Amino acid sequence: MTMSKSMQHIDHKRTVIKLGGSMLSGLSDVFFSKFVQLQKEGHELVIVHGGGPFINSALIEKGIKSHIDEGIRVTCEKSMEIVKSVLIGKVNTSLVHQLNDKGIKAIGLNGFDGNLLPCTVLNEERFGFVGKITKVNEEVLVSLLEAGLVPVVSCIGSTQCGTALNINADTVASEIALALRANSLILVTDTPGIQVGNEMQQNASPASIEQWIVEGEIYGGMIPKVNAALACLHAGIPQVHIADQHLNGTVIGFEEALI
Ligand SMILES: Nc1ncnc2c1ncn2[C@@H]1O[C@H](COP(=O)(O)OP(=O)(O)O)[C@@H](O)[C@H]1O
Ligand SMILES: CC(=O)N[C@@H](CCC(=O)OP(=O)(O)O)C(=O)O
Repeated sequence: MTMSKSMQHIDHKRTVIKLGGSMLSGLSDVFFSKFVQLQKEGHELVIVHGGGPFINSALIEKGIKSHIDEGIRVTCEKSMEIVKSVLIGKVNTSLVHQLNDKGIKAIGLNGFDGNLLPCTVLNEERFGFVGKITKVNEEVLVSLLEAGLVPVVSCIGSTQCGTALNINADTVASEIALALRANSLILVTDTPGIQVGNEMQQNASPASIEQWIVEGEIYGGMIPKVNAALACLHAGIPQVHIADQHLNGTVIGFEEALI
């Protein structure tokens, strides 16, 4: 991964990897070996995970209806309990186990741990129990990285009085990448990047992404990803990758960072 001139003063190689629920049930050895390769190249890695499809199944099983509004799940109080137990109790523990099993020293966290993700309510009327991150308290992640551990973060935030809130995992990943001044963000999903017409795109600029959204080429779950990517790029992270678990995909950046 190349580093843009504006980031060359940063003396660490930090990468945030977001694993989407769409690919989590099929994590393969290829992913773990790519992960270890990045560690050997000196990258400090933080994982953020989603779990949308697992939440969908658990809600259906309990007979609770839910819907997604512009990539954000409208989350009632009952759904929030399920989101919390699925993400923290099932997806996070399973992922941490799989990483540890491959010899990668992983530790599970959510937004309550070390007050990592303090939140306010995004828009109660429209989205219910959905959080807007007020600040990432990244010191807890830095301490774990310095101890040689891989933090694995569930996308659950906490209000000041301790109410759990649901947050889109792409948003959490971009906020953490920004707080850690990461060199790159990799959003791993079930498709090798952004497809436009019949073609997968190797590179994309912010302007082309905005155009593809308007044209309807980018829709649904890809919207929070490209929004997360644009927020990172505009705040100085040189490149964001949207990739499959082989880490093949689209590199999004301003043109000078892609050269
Ligand atoms: N232009 C696009 N290129 C590729 N995938 C797209 C595009 N627009 C929308 N998508 C959809 O976005 C999905 C990935 O988002 P999502 O299912 O939310 O994944 P995750 O659970 O990994 O966050 C793809 O499987 C695809 O259906
Ligand atoms: C508020 C909100 O939308 N939260 C998401 C959190 C999980 C997630 O983002 O999972 P993926 O990465 O698999 O999409 C949800 O409830 O589905």
